[in-house]
Amino acid sequence: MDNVMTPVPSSKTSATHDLWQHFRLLAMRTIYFGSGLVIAGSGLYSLLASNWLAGLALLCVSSGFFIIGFLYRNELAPQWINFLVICCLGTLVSVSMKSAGILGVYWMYPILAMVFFMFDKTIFVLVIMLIYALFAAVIYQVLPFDYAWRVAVSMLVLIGVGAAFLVMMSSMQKRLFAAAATDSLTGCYKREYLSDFVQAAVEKAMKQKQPLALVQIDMDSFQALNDRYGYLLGDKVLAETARRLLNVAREGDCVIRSNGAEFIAIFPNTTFEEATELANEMLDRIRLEPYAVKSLTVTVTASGGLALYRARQHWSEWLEAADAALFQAKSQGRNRLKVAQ
Ligand SMILES: Nc1nc2c(ncn2[C@@H]2O[C@H](COP(=O)(O)OP(=O)(O)OP(=O)(O)O)[C@@H](O)[C@H]2O)c(=O)[nH]1
Repeated sequence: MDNVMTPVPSSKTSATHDLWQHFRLLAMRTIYFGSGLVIAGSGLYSLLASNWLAGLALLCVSSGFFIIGFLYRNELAPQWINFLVICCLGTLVSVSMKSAGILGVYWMYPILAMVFFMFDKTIFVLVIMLIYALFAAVIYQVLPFDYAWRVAVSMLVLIGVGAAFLVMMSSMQKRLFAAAATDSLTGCYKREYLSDFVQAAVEKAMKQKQPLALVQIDMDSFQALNDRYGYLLGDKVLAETARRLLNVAREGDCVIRSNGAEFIAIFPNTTFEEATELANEMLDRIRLEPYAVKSLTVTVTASGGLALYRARQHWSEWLEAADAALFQAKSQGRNRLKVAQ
């Protein structure tokens, strides 16, 4: 056991695990600069055709796109800015359809595709419906009915394919994160995510004014078990221990393998009494049920350090408090739960 656990504050937040958000940022940069270039090109074309007013207006709009692209090159722009961008693009395409008819229609498809990257799930459906309604209204005005309904249906197909793509991306991202974040032996979260989970739990508890607790559990004399029965048996015991801990953990609790033979369970929205009960239950599951590995049956014990989160405490101090309590449990003879003072 480490005497004092000092987790390195991680610069990673949950958001950076979010591959989709990262992908969106890249896509948005391409959209702002790409649209800016296309609009600038149309502006120059209008100027060459001596259409001064349209040319200057398009050049102004394209500069706006470049400025937004530059300002939000490292973070996602607020939703209202993207709403302005999409309204602007929607208007340009509608005007283009009015003047060029069917030739303007081709621009609708990339604009619809852009909406998938521009908005959060919450308002995405609303925006895509608005843009679809706008385009449908314009195509019914500028195209013969026979063309118009076909274009309207093809837009719906594009929206359906895009929505299926979004759902698949989201489920793939969840699976990838689970595979990358969990330890292959135990199925618990890896230590490198400890600070992320602890910080997220603290932030949530402070925001919702809920009690929060964690227990640090370390197998007793695990070195001796490895020496006596071999590392492979030790592995099986660790895997079975994790299974037992996860069985006690409730929905919303988080179990992390924080070191070789050490686990941390975070209990959100849990009072001191409830956390003590859960921690004791975890230790009981380890000590009371012998481990059957092949033809062997071994009995193991574990020690635990329980700490309730105290208001304004830094998350690393909270972890240190649990570690100090665990150290006390070990010093006092192991196989017991101690509570941080
Ligand atoms: N089988 C197995 N053993 C591991 C693994 N990771 C770490 N260990 C062993 O776990 C043991 C942890 O030992 P410590 O926690 O330092 O000490 P201990 O022997 O458990 O004694 P106390 O913690 O003081 O009760 C070490 O012998 C490590 O080699 C693993 O993945 N598999």
